[in-house]
Amino acid sequence: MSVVEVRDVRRTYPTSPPVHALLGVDLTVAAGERTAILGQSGSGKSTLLNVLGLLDEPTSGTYRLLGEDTAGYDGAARDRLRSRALGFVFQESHVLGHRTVAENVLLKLVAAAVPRSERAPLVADVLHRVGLDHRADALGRLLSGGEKQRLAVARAVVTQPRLLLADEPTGNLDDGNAATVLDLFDEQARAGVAVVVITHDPRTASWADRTVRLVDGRIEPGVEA
Ligand SMILES: Nc1ncnc2c1ncn2[C@@H]1O[C@H](COP(=O)(O)OP(=O)(O)OP(=O)(O)O)[C@@H](O)[C@H]1O
Repeated sequence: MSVVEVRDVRRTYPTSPPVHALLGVDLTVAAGERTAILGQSGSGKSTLLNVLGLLDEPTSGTYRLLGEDTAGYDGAARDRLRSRALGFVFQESHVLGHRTVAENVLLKLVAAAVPRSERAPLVADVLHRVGLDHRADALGRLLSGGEKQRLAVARAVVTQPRLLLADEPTGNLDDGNAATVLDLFDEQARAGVAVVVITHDPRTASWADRTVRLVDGRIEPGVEA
């Protein structure tokens, strides 16, 4: 079973005039696959990522996540599936500056309704994996840019998602920190997580198993590797 199965997905924003941001996208992503989505500004990348992340609904077409057809899911059902199956990493890490590193991760587990007794070991394990165990008690705002992004990855993966979605996760990072973030994504992919990354960053595009290019709301034929 594929993690992601998108069939003929269209998304029109009902503005005046309407904007046809996605014009019939097909995309399948398997467990453990690393996919980079490329495309010029305005080509529909964020719109597609929002659909994949259950943050937005297609105007038409189908989106199956882990075999579940998400059409007709109400907000609560989408929230549950998102919390159970998805992890997000953005260019801006959205770290809570006034909370400690450990609290930043812990709050994700609380939001995902992970039982209290399981939380501390999960926090310790993920902070170790991203190399932030020694910073567990530091306030988020005191972290460097690279540390913040590693914390963002920790928060995204601590709930053990099946699909990891990232929007320009390495755009602001130097080579060393970009490589560290991509190594963490590799670890996820080896564990069977499907990783989908929007990027303009050649380092990240060449890291992926395949690249998909959006042009004016459509996947450009023939460039999938
Ligand atoms: N909420 C919205 N309402 C109306 N139009 C929107 C909305 N969000 C995006 N659009 C339009 O939809 C099209 C696709 O936008 P989208 O943000 O998906 O592109 P993108 O490839 O992610 O661009 P960028 O690389 O600049 O982030 C653009 O024409 C954009 O202006």
